[in-house]
Amino acid sequence: MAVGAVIEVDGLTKRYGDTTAVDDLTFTVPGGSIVGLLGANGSGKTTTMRMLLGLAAPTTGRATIGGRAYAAIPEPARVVGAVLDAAQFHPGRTGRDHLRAFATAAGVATDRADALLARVGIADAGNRRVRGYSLGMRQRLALATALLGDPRVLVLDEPANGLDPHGIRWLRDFLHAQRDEGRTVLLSSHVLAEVARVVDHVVVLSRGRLVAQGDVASIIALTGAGTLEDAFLKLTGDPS
Ligand SMILES: Nc1ncnc2c1ncn2[C@@H]1O[C@H](COP(=O)(O)OP(=O)(O)OP(=O)(O)O)[C@@H](O)[C@H]1O
Repeated sequence: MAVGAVIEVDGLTKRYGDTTAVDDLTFTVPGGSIVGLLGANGSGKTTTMRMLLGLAAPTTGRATIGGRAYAAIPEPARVVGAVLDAAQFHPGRTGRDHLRAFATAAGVATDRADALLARVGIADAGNRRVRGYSLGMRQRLALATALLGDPRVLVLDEPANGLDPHGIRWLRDFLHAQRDEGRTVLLSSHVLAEVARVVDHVVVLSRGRLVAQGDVASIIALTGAGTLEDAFLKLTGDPS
């Protein structure tokens, strides 16, 4: 295991028939950092996260958290929390009942539901059914779900999706607080101006392949661009 690395992706490849979704991808996420996984639609971000979380099997290569493949982690909810699809809630359940049900399923304490609802800023909505939640509230509930086992690692696919400007700022402060508490975060996002304010490092994918990695300033310098967005467009071959 690389020194200080909490997440390690090593030669990771995933093929679906003729499609190579992830192509010989190697990167690490240092402990206590926030790393942004960036790429255009279909570049392999979600597939990479799914392999990291044991939801898809690599064709070749390895993805580990704390040196272990997800399936080999004894109590995974206590090690890693994930948000992959914030739309996946039972619509008839209240937010509080959702958290209790997931805590039971994950084998972790159910008594943190109210504290977690407060932590993500939706304490007042705990008794309301999820069908009445906005997309932004669902994102927050998904983040609370990810925190149920008090994990040291968070894997978040598009956590800013559906958040309004207040929500985006809240998410930035939330993520920095998670890092300050020592957690390690891997997130994907298309909101590049926001990514530049949140992350310590970025990993840029194009058609499943790594095209650049490093801190935001070095990625911008590498491309001679003025912003992370310009650098991203250059690196991923935007035709405009
Ligand atoms: N289960 C699957 N079966 C077949 N092809 C798949 C499957 N999952 C992903 N793919 C393909 O793999 C490629 C990468 O998809 P992936 O969802 O990982 O990209 P992404 O970077 O997360 O995209 P987006 O930003 O749109 O969410 C795409 O071409 C996609 O169509």
